[in-house]
Amino acid sequence: MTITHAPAPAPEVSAELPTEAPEHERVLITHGPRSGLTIIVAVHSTRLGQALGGARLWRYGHWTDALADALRLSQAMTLKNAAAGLARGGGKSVIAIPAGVTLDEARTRDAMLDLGDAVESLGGAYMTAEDVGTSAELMSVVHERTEFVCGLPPEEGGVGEPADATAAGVHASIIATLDHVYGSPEVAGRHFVVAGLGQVGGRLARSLAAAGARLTVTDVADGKRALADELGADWVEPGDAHLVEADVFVPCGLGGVLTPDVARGLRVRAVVGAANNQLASRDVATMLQRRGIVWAPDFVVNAGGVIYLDVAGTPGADQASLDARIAGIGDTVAAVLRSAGANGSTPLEAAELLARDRLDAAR
Ligand SMILES: NC(=O)c1ccc[n+]([C@@H]2O[C@H](COP(=O)([O-])OP(=O)(O)OC[C@H]3O[C@@H](n4cnc5c(N)ncnc54)[C@H](O)[C@@H]3O)[C@@H](O)[C@H]2O)c1
Repeated sequence: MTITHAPAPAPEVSAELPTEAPEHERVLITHGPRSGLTIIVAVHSTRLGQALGGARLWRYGHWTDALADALRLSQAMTLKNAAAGLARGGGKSVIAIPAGVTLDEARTRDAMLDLGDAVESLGGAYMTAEDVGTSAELMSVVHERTEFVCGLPPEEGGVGEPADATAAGVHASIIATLDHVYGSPEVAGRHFVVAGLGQVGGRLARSLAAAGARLTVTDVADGKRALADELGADWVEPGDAHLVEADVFVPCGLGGVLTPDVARGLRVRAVVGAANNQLASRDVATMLQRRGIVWAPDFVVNAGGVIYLDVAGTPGADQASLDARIAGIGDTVAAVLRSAGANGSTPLEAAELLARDRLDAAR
């Protein structure tokens, strides 16, 4: 499809938008009638099945930043769902909170109703769920307007939030990466820098600490120092986290964290984290490889959440098969790193190849 957007004076547009999005099947940009907020639903691919991806409620300088985010994130969901072996396509929705606006409860609810209408208008091409800025409770508001939503609260018959599964998948990926790098999967005694102690990062910091890891942690929210104290972890300021000498850097905040500067400054053997779209640009994957730093591709590592939403929502699903699927993320990471090593490619290229093979097989 082609996105047509009028040229605007440069200072007003801060995101680099493609003039065409030929790979996206559908992109809906709408002005929520109740909330007055810009809502974008990007369906990248339904080749493997209904597109599945969360709804992000986030602050953007300009609505085109939100559009660029939705285009990138939905594309990554296609790769993530394919690499995870799900019969799901890739999509994402983004609700843009303009600079200087704070949403109260009523307007947040309106935004979710608007999102529900937008999702419903796509007739089932896309299923939404919680993501950064949204929650199981907010998904139950979306559910007032559409059936195409998952991750509803358990008391409403839903499967709840997927952060436990995501954190478990990242933990499995860390073990696989340690084995690849050091020839031993042992977490105990290894030093991890966890950047971002939210839903996933907080759980992961706990599971790593329980496994005997040494932790240095950070968050832009100072209140997270309490968790650092509880776990006996060292605290570092967010801007210095990548400079800590350690075994593994674990980005669990927002995307774009691996800039060329960060890649040059890292003093670890591996990067394995939950954050989506960690690479600020593709060439960072090559920079990391040249520095001998193993990057486990984010869209493989953090697939626990979608696997959970897909598998737990299927009638008859049991915990054992779900656990096996989550643990399988570690096997996929190991296979991707092996294949990258054997072919001299970056782990990014190896993971994309795995996903593309599955997409091609579905043609
Ligand atoms: N929740 C899931 O199941 C899930 C699934 C797949 C991917 N992810 C991705 O993992 C990341 C974390 O998700 P979450 O659900 O834990 O989100 P969250 O909002 O609960 O937590 C993010 C945390 O990171 C902190 N943070 C933001 N920028 C930071 C920075 N520059 N340095 C340090 N800390 C920073 C925030 O203050 C917050 O505490 C996101 O990129 C998300 O898209 C989450």
